[in-house]
Amino acid sequence: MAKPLLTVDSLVKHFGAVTASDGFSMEIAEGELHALIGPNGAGKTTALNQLCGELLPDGGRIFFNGKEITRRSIHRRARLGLARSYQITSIFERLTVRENLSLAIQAHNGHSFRFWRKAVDDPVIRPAIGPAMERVGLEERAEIPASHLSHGEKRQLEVGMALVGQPKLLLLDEPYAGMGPGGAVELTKLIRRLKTEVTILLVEHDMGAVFSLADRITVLVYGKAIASGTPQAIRNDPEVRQAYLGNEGNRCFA
Ligand SMILES: Nc1ncnc2c1ncn2[C@@H]1O[C@H](COP(=O)(O)OP(=O)(O)OP(=O)(O)O)[C@@H](O)[C@H]1O
Repeated sequence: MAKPLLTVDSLVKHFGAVTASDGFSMEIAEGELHALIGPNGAGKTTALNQLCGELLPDGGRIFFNGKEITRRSIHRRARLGLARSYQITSIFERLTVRENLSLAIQAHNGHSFRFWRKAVDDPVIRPAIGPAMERVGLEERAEIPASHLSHGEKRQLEVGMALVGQPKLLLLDEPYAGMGPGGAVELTKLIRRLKTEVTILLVEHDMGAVFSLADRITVLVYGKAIASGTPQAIRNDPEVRQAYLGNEGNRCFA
């Protein structure tokens, strides 16, 4: 395996009597698209929240690009190159695609002190907006308010906003949720293109997307990683089929 960009070592997280992370460990290699899958309630979101710093673990450690980040703030993790695209929308509905991306660039650059100048007109920010729109295929939608975008285009915009800081690792939290077939095809094309540029951790229930995109997959069950490997290895792992989905596994992994 290439050098690990992210190492998760025995994370533990309790919510009262519930143990949502129960010694969860995984490694993400630089350059790969790594999918994290598991049944409802397995602890995927809890794991993701600990990786990006929204939740602090009760035990265990996280290393990113050679540094321990277990207790670092969200902001400091972002500065180190860890970006998350949210399942819950983080965009401003009334602002255009251009304006949303310009604000994301402004926030990333720490230029919020220029509040008297519109971000889109800022000479430092303006040159970065075009490439940011192109990166996620929204250049023809530049002047459209976000509220008029399709569900899929909103996802593209969210990903575009997460990418403005040129992250080393992009965390994608269920990007296919609520997506129609047309949008899903476009999103797959976008993620396939992005995976050549940035390491990605994809948390996703859509097994078609996971198995077509992932270089490696980790399977989480009851807060523990029960398997980690190539899609082929995961598909053929009897423990995964049994523990992850029971009989349903045969259908999902067919
Ligand atoms: N803030 C919280 N307070 C109490 N319990 C929580 C909290 N967050 C998660 N849990 C519990 O922790 C367990 C893991 O939840 P989590 O949302 O991480 O799973 P998940 O794999 O992301 O599920 P899904 O696929 O349904 O989104 C569940 O039993 C859940 O009810």
